[in-house]
Amino acid sequence: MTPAHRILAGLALLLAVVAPLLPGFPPFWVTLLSYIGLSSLVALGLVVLVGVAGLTSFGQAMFAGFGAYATAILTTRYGVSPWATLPVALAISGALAWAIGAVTLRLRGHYLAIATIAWNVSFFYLVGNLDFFARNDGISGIPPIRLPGIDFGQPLAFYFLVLGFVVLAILLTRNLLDSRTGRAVRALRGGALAAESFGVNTHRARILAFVYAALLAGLSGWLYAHMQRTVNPSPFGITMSIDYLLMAVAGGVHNIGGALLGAAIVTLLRDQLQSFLPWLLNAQGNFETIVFGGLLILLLQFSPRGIWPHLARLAARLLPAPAPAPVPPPAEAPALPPRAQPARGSEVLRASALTKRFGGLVAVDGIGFALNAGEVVGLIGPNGAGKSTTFNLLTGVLAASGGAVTLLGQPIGGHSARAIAGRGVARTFQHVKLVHGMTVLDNVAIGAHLRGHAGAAHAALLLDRAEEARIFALAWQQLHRVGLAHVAHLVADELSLGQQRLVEIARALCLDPVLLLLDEPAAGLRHLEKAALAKLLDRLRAEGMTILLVEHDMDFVMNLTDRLVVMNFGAELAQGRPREIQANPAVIDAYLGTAA
Ligand SMILES: Nc1ncnc2c1ncn2[C@@H]1O[C@H](COP(=O)(O)OP(=O)(O)OP(=O)(O)O)[C@@H](O)[C@H]1O
Repeated sequence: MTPAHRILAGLALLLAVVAPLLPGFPPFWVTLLSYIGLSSLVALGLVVLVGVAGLTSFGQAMFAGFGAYATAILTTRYGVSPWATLPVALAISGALAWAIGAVTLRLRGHYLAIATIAWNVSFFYLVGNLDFFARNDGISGIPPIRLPGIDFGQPLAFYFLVLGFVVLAILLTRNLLDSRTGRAVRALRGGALAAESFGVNTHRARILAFVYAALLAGLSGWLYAHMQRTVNPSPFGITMSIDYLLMAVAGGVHNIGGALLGAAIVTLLRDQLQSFLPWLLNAQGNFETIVFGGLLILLLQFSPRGIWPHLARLAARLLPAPAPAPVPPPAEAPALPPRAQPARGSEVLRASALTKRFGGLVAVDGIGFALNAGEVVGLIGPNGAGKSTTFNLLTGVLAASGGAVTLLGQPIGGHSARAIAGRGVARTFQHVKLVHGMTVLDNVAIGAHLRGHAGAAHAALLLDRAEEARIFALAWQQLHRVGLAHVAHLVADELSLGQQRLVEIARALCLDPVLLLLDEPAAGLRHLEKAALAKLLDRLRAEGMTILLVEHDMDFVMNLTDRLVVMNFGAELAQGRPREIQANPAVIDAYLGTAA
């Protein structure tokens, strides 16, 4: 959180607490503020789901409905106290979200969005047509929430109850996002391939974001039922789900502050437009919906990240610039336990008769080689020779059509990318895959995912701080190692391509790998950057690291590697020391004649 964000948040909280207590503050506005709070809870969930995890849901009103109907039925038919229904309402929202997520979240992009619409529409007609849910008449007579001496049936008391839950939800969301689990969810935006390659269970991360958003929506529904004292299907239909999404997008779905701002703007604007437009047009109708549609289109055109970033920028301009973040010493927390490294010269990896067919095309054709600890081996060959495919076979991204791979003597063929990462194989990517909008330090810390254990509940309650300190000490250490500690707090997108490639190496080193696979690490680098990279890889080799790299820059490869494996049309063309390869007529004919 930048100082500008912090000051904006502080001012907003002060206003939210003081304004309703001012003499003459209209009671209707207190109710309006409660509505803003209720919508904020749902929009906060959308920050995690849409803004952070990149999953679009048009089903949040349904999850609010789960919470609302759960408490409505339990309190009116079974006489359960409202406070006792809260955990039940949350459990029902969470469990149903988990079940729905398990079958729906394998879909991607617009298919996922359509599926959430289908769920919400089904729910709407289900509660509207079943006697159990009192059809469209709804369930009334829901009791107010009470505590000894406080009747939350009173609008002002209810508002402060909602405000308390919103503040709690903000803190929980912040803790969650600022944790190992939060980084795993954020890693989804860098692509599932990169996340899985560092041990993130991407399906579980998606479900977690989905369930968390549903829990906040369920909480909002529970509060709503006790505010209205009656529930019926209309506030839980698809129109309301679209409204929630509109709030989050309008405010800024990438920021917690944006969700709150969006909820406030849309709720207030709707209220004002509902009275102003019929007066202006001298006719009755839902004209505000048309205005909202137009505003959303304009917003998506001119400010797709919402209003919040503009507000934060304005606040930053009005405030003194913060001092640059200090660079702490690399190891201020106890180190994470290191992985046992193989003895120098011992075999780390062996690929035998490795084959990959894509339909009729044999992309990798029975290739075989071994890598020994402390060696830097280059995998070279013309474009389309099958180098990246070989990388993907070694790292479990693709399943081989034939052949075997062993790591430290154990077969890893058929293992998932996650499992292979767990055994100590770390990689970088031909096309850099860092998480946009995330700092360099956070990006690097994703590499340590498998070295931590804290889950979502630990993170939300801040019980993960000791482990987090160790993970960040490690991330700092690796950034120092690649010479990038001075840019640790910059957003990764701001770095040059050469620096981004080094960040990927630092992230890979966080895994404490036994084998490092680098896919075209020198591509797009300037001369000095290449020299720095060569120096770094040299140093890693001296420390005993085993490295396999794919690279087209022959000067770089020939000066750095101990051995080379040359591929052509998927098959092995030659293997040997750089000098032997440079003198090999077949290699000169097929590749070096053009590449050198
Ligand atoms: N997923 C895929 N489906 C079908 N064909 C593929 C797939 N991935 C790679 N190929 C094909 O396999 C062959 C080898 O591709 P690969 O990317 O492994 O080559 P490369 O040696 O890494 O090339 P470059 O140096 O250009 O990156 C190419 O003909 C490519 O078109």
